[in-house]
Amino acid sequence: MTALRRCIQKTIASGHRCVHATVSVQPQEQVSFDSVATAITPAHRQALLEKGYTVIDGVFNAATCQTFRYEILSLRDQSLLHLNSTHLVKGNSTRLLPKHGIYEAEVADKAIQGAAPVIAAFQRDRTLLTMLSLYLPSLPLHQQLIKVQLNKGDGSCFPLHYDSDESVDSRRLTAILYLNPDWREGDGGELQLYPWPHAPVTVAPLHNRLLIFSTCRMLHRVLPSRRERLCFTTWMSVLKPRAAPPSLSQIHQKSQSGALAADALLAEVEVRKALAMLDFREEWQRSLQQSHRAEAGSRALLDDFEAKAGVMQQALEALGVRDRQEARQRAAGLCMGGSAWL
Ligand SMILES: O=C(O)CCC(=O)C(=O)O
Ligand SMILES: [Fe+2]
Repeated sequence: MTALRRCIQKTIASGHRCVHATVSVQPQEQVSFDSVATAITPAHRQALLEKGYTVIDGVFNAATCQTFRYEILSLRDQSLLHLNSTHLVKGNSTRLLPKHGIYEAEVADKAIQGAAPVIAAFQRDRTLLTMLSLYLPSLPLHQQLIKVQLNKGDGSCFPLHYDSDESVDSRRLTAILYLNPDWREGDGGELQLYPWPHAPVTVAPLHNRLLIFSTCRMLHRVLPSRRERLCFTTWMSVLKPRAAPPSLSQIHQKSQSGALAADALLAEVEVRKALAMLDFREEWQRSLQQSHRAEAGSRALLDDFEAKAGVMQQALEALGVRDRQEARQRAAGLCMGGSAWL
């Protein structure tokens, strides 16, 4: 058994921070991922289960953060970053609509691995994956892929979105490391989380801050940034995904064959997502306009969003969910035991 695993098991058993895996202080800091093992604690596990997200500050040493930043900037200098696009799927065709000022690269790509070797090494490193799997046994994480990102800071942002959907792929946790030593209040570029039924939460993109959240169930956006902003996202996947939660039409069928109690309805992931979409409808529309210029097809995105919101509204009405404020309050009082998020 490796020292790390022994240490992790001790940590889990005692419910305390793991002190054994801390790296000894060296005269000169070197690039290292060891500190990840001690950064995640039972409190972070609890936050992920109860709120769907957690924030961990000071994850890496200064030399490692500096190297991560240097690699992203050198990818930009070598023109290896490309514009991020929203995928607008209509029937069998997909239209790519670029977000202005958001550049990225997938570390799955061999050319990117060669140009960003330390970020590529972190993609191969299994410490974060192992720690999270041990803390969340119902989520045996198996694989991770990294996307690096540079936001130019000319108002560039992301609209409200979920990173994925349980019926689409096996990604379940999103971990974003921010690398912005000069970020100040007023620079914008905060990540806004919408942990419906609870109020939105704003997370500043502070240097060496790791934000982890539920890939399929946490609604989020990036607020317009007025300063160049760097980060990279690690998406962690399970090997054998559980069945995706029932769709709104499946829930409707179930409710036809016997009335579903209000609490059972509000425990359904798709009902919660539909309510969140309608509660943040105007904010969502505005965010689509801010992130995509008119010439890049923002109208098509708005039309698509409005059509979906209309369908959601009808579906909720068919299920008898009409008073959204009451639904939100009721949902906030439900004890979901972690199943709301993971
Ligand atoms: O830049 C960020 O903070 C998050 C970006 C994001 O939401 C995404 O890449 O899906
Ligand atoms: Fe995202």
